[in-house]
Amino acid sequence: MNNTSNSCVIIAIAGASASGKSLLSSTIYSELVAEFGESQIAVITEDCYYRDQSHLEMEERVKTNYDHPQAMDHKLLCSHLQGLSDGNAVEIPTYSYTEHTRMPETTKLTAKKVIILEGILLLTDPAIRNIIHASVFMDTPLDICFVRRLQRDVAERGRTMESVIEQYNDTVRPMFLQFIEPSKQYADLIVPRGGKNRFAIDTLKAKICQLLND
Ligand SMILES: Nc1ncnc2c1ncn2[C@@H]1O[C@H](COP(=O)(O)OP(=O)(O)O)[C@@H](O)[C@H]1O
Ligand SMILES: Nc1ccn([C@@H]2O[C@H](COP(=O)(O)O)[C@@H](O)[C@H]2O)c(=O)n1
Repeated sequence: MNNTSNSCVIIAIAGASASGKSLLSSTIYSELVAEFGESQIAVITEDCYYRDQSHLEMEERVKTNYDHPQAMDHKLLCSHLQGLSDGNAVEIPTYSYTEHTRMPETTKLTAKKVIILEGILLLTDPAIRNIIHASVFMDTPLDICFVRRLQRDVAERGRTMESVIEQYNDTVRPMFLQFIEPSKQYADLIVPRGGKNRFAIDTLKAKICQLLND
């Protein structure tokens, strides 16, 4: 973990799909934004860094294993994190879960004091582990994650119940066991009971403030 410069503090929140990463990230963001101001804190989602597949037919895109580390463009993510740490603005890609690829538009993000990074595969990558200042693993039971994912993907990501179950059995669960769960060993904090865990929220807020003052 990087302990040399804390002009920009990066916290990574990893864990299974639908384990509560987004909820924890947005809660910390909304509770700290009053203190730091909107210009100094942001959430970055690893999902924005799924590889561009616009050159592939839809038939091919749906076959991609989206839970394997190779599905992610971590090289671009690391270069953006480095750019932000150096005080530069970056263009965050826009990802579509229905098109299974990047969209043409990007979102400009200026340098921040605090970046909350959230995503399933963050802690599997030594390059990311080297850039971040603290890491969290959401230790939510897989059956709870599955039920939440099923509800969310049907309601928000344009999926059928059958497709969610098939993808879960084919790739989501096996890749969790092969890559994501083993990356828990790299977490500084393991969070039970999901994104509403008040002790974890308060601990992370305090840690962010401490790292900024180091
Ligand atoms: N503690 C919780 N209680 C009830 N629902 C939750 C809880 N945490 C998350 N959810 C719901 O579960 C779904 C997945 O949560 P989310 O934070 O988006 O997970 P992730 O970012 O890890 O994929 C969302 O619809 C969210 O509202
Ligand atoms: N085209 C895609 C891209 C990703 N996924 C799934 O998203 C999950 C990660 O996002 P969370 O918000 O749930 O952490 C991951 O498990 C992929 O399977 C997808 O279904 N389609």
